[in-house]
Amino acid sequence: METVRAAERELMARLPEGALMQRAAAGLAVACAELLGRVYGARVVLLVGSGDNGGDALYAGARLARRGAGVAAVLLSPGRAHSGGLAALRSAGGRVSDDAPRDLARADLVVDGIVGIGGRGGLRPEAARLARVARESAPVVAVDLPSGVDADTGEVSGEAVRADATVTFGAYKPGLLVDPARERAGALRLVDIGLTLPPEAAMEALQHADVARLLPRPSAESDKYRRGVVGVVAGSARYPGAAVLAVAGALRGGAGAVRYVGPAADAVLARFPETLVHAGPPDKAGRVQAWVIGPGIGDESDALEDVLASDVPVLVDADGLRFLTPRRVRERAAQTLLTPHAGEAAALLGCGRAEVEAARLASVRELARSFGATVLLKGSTTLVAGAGGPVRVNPTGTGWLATAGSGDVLSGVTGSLLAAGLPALDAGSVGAYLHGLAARRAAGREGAPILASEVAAHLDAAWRDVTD
Ligand SMILES: NC(=O)C1=CN([C@@H]2O[C@H](COP(=O)(O)OP(=O)(O)OC[C@H]3O[C@@H](n4cnc5c(N)ncnc54)[C@H](O)[C@@H]3O)[C@@H](O)[C@H]2O)[C@@H](O)CC1
Ligand SMILES: Nc1ncnc2c1ncn2[C@@H]1O[C@H](COP(=O)(O)OP(=O)(O)O)[C@@H](O)[C@H]1O
Ligand SMILES: [K+]
Repeated sequence: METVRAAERELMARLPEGALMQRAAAGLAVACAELLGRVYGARVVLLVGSGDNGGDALYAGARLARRGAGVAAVLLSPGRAHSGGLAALRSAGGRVSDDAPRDLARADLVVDGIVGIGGRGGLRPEAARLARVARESAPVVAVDLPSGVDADTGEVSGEAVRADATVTFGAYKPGLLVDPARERAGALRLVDIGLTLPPEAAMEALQHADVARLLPRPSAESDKYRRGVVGVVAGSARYPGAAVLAVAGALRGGAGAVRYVGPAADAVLARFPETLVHAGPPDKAGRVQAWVIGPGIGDESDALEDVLASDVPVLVDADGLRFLTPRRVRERAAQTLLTPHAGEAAALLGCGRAEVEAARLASVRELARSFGATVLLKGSTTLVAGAGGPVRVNPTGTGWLATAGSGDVLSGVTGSLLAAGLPALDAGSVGAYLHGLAARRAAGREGAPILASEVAAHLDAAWRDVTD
């Protein structure tokens, strides 16, 4: 966020006063007009705070009023509203509301200009009350950010606006990408106001073209060993299904072969005869280029030590995470990738699950730092953090993935990418990307419940979507 603020300062210094706000307001007005369908005769209420965020709302309101909308501004701090914006609204035929509940009740659209990147903490009580009334009255468009969310972290302390759409300026802010704040933002729209941001941002999201570049492709000289062999230590007498699902993911992750090690070999082979299986400990299983360990293994901690002692990248998931210590992971020379969900991350950090969910970005960074590893934090917003540099946020997830066993598929596909030679940060973010796309494919356009095995079965379609 400091990057965005600095870029804004730099640009503002070069432009006539107010030029950036005019660009922001113009983009905002266009988005509002699209949401309204018909501007002439529509009733728009602006919730206006005391900063420039309110200024954006007022200037956009003026543009809508000029096109025939009835625009009323509810001023949260009447003496401190943006004076230029207020004058523009008035001269365009807009007015200041003297009865907010009445105007809100009749609104076709509410514009949330209470607070933007200058906000601190959740909404103050009066703003919170108005936001609740607005929510019940009409669709809400947030200016830059849903008011009350933390722009830098995606955290929400106290109340925040729940928007149907957010029009943001210059760059996506972490608060628009990371839950719990993301969930408040609705559909996102980015308005270009001419900012030039430095290449190194605090967060980044891969797109199809990035993933296509990173995906392993067989070359003329490839054979199954050169494409990478991924070893999978998963499943137990109690949870044989976890082995099947992790192998299903691994078979479609781009490695040349999958070697399964564990007590569920019969179940795995019955489903996937392509798998190489081994009944002994991992260190006797033959050469692999990466290990996946953890899904459904129960208390099998000897295998974990075997795998950690290897000199190849290791992905640790689920039960495997229970026996890890930062020190043991730091001792490794090869890369380690941890893939906890919020509950597992909380156990590793020694805090509660709710604390991780409320502060995903801080949690994933802290885990990566303390374990000296790459960490993929699963859940409503999947984040991948390395030792330093930007945190990657996965843009393809879907709530339909919240189904038993889908994490096992993710660890398989991601381990396969590690074996194919991707660095841990890329393997984690590409794995999550394909996994999310596969789930969307499986769920269909309208969305419907999916099975974890169907996510695995759609990985090839996701792969083609990305590379086509
Ligand atoms: N800086 C720039 O270059 C640009 C900024 N723009 C807009 O300006 C915004 C930032 O403006 P400001 O820096 O003036 O700050 P904001 O308008 O985001 O917020 C500051 C004001 O909100 C109040 N406030 C803070 N926390 C609050 C809370 N929890 N509840 C209620 N009120 C609270 C403060 O008292 C302060 O007056 C951006 O989000 C964007 O909308 C755009 O016009 C584009 C250009
Ligand atoms: N609300 C959600 N929105 C998007 N993805 C989710 C959500 N909840 C869970 N997921 C994803 O579903 C998968 C579940 O993995 P995990 O928690 O390990 O479950 P399991 O152990 O049953 O496989 C992860 O990829 C996670 O990111
Ligand atoms: K806002």
